[in-house]
Amino acid sequence: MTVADPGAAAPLLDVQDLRVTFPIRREGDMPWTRPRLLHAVGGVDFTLQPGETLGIVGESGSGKSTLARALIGLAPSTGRAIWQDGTNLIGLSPRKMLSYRSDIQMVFQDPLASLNPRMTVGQIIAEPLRTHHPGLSRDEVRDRVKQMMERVGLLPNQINRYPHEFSGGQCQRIGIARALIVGPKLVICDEPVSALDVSIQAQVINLLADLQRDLGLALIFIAHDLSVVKHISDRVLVMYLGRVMEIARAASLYDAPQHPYTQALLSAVPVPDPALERSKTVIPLAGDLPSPMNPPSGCVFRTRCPRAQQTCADVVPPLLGSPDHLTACHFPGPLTREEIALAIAREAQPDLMDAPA
Ligand SMILES: Nc1ncnc2c1ncn2[C@@H]1O[C@H](COP(=O)(O)OP(=O)(O)OP(=O)(O)O)[C@@H](O)[C@H]1O
Repeated sequence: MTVADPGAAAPLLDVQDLRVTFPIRREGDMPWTRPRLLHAVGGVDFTLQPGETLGIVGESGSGKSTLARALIGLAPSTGRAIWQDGTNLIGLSPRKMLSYRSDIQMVFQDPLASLNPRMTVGQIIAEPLRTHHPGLSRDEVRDRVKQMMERVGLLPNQINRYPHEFSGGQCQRIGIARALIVGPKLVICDEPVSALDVSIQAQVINLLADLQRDLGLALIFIAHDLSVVKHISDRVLVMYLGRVMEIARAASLYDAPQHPYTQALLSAVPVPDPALERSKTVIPLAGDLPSPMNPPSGCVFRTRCPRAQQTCADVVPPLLGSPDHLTACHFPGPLTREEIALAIAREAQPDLMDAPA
């Protein structure tokens, strides 16, 4: 099912049943041994409107980065990711994909590692411009690079410096300038602030929010934790083991999370008021993330869910609800006190975790 934004015009991107499976070979496997399959993304659906910000959150290993990489042709995927012009981006040849790369740009997690240390800041920011607009003169390129440096809060007179001369936050600004210089319609930010000091994170998020508003960009903003995407997102998609657990307007998701997994993630978000922080109950996620090579049957979250029942093992829950708030759970709604107590007890005593097989 397609998760559509209500009342919206044609989407910029319409993702349907996107799957990424990696063949895994073990040491000692014979050439004829069939590889095991790792289901990194197991059938994801969502839409993105022009100018919209979609936050994607989930624990490490839930498939967020792989999903992002699939959208730009860097992961072997199946399904559909229909761009505004009707083209399915999945399965495009690298040459055809290149023509969409000025519309879809990425900002990566580790700012310094994603910048070529042997190139000056000017060369780094200019590189995509030279690829996509080879006809521009040297002076035009230089002018555009300087304007973009200014726009992202860098000093244009630092154009000839090298990445190592900049702080982490400044390097991320360089990465953002490089992504924006070709005038994309969508920027996918893969954990753009998780490698930065907390004090710098808000500055980079605010910069992205300003640019998003001023340039009418759509953003996909990937993060581990719900607090990071709270203020920047119009809607938030919660992923677990390669599947969408819940997707909703940000206010609806934060005020009334329906999926037990989202409730657990939200309960771990620190509250600014120290008294409230001390008195709040964290719903633990007992046990480890199951292997994506052998995901649980039915609902993939059921092995850690305090509400799991036999149906959860038997049937994959579809995304249902109102267009503003969809949840993939057979029994959505706030966890009861007893269920939270069960989650806490299971964390203390993992043998209690005998969820339906
Ligand atoms: N190239 C690859 N080959 C094999 N497995 C991979 C590959 N890339 C990712 N995976 C696996 O796919 C699953 C999803 O990984 P992914 O990095 O997308 O998750 P994530 O939610 O982005 O995690 P993190 O927040 O740690 O980046 C993991 O089990 C990971 O080990």
